[in-house]
Amino acid sequence: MILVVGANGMLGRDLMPLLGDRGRGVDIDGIDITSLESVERVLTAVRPSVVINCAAYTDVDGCESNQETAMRVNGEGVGHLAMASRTIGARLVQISSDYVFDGSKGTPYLEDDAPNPLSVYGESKLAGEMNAAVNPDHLIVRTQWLYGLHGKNFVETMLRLGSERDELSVVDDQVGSPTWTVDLAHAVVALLEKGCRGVYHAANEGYCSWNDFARAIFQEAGMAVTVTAMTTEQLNRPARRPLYSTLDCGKLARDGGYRPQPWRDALRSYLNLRK
Ligand SMILES: NC(=O)C1=CN([C@@H]2O[C@H](COP(=O)(O)OP(=O)(O)OC[C@H]3O[C@@H](n4cnc5c(N)ncnc54)[C@H](OP(=O)(O)O)[C@@H]3O)[C@@H](O)[C@H]2O)C=CC1
Ligand SMILES: Cc1cn([C@H]2C[C@H](O)[C@@H](COP(=O)(O)OP(=O)(O)O[C@H]3O[C@@H](C)C(=O)[C@@H](O)[C@H]3O)O2)c(=O)[nH]c1=O
Repeated sequence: MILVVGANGMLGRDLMPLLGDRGRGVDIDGIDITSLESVERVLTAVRPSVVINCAAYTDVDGCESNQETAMRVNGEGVGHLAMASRTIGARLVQISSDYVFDGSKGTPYLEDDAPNPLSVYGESKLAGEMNAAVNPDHLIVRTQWLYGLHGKNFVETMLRLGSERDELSVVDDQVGSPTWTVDLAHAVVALLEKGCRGVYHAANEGYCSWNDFARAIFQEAGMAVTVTAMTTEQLNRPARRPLYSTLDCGKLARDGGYRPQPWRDALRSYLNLRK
């Protein structure tokens, strides 16, 4: 049996249906990953063969002012899951982020490129990766720029702001790969089914800037919104973000036999589904 921790989150909600009878979900009302006692209680009661951790503190700017919470949830929490899953002989799957990189590479990041987070969120996710390795039977899946039906995300923010205004300003100097949670969920299942361990990158194919992404959202949604460009420096958000964080997903295709669809096709599918 596969236990999904953070099952009510954006990724968790899209992962659960793919697991069918094999899956069981738990979220903050049933487990608090910041408490080792809570994690041990749930894992020893459920005795899963695989634990997939989708739980996290994902407010990137919020992490800057709540550093302790970020490290407790995204760092120590994963350590608790690693210890408890190792004790019961279960594999741990940890979802991580492109924000562990500093964005200075200029070509797509490989799994063994050196991380160098720029933000508290990125640091806490890197701590989570290191803590996941306390269980030797672990799989770390780094992804990026997620959107899905069941959580706050950039697509929903754009659609909301676009319904209120005729013009929006969006950064054009940060590049990455928008990724649909449904496609990520398929990637995780593919890696699990092939028995893959270690670090993998999983994102929709191709890349763009947030500005390109915003334009594509309005084009595909048939909304007449003008998207103007601004720089990250002008926007001046609390958290620093990598300027280039495209993930090379070749290892996922080779070992997992899964190639996520191009980001624009995924966006179209998502917008059709949410109608
Ligand atoms: N969103 C994105 O763009 C990206 C996300 N990721 C990673 O992917 C994973 C899934 O992200 P996403 O689906 O967006 O996350 P969400 O924020 O949508 O969901 C996270 C879930 O974890 C729960 N949670 C928070 N704290 C705890 C805790 N202490 N114990 C148990 N559960 C807790 C949340 O509950 P509550 O809502 O009540 O706080 C929520 O249900 C995360 O690891 C994230 O870091 C990686 C790259 C991009
Ligand atoms: C809403 C808005 C955002 N932006 C910018 C801010 C930021 O640089 C970029 C994206 O903004 P968001 O706050 O939606 O995204 P952000 O929180 O940076 O998204 C990240 O979340 C975490 C959890 C991850 O792991 C990352 O992979 C990534 O998906 O767009 C604008 O330029 N104009 C706008 O109107």
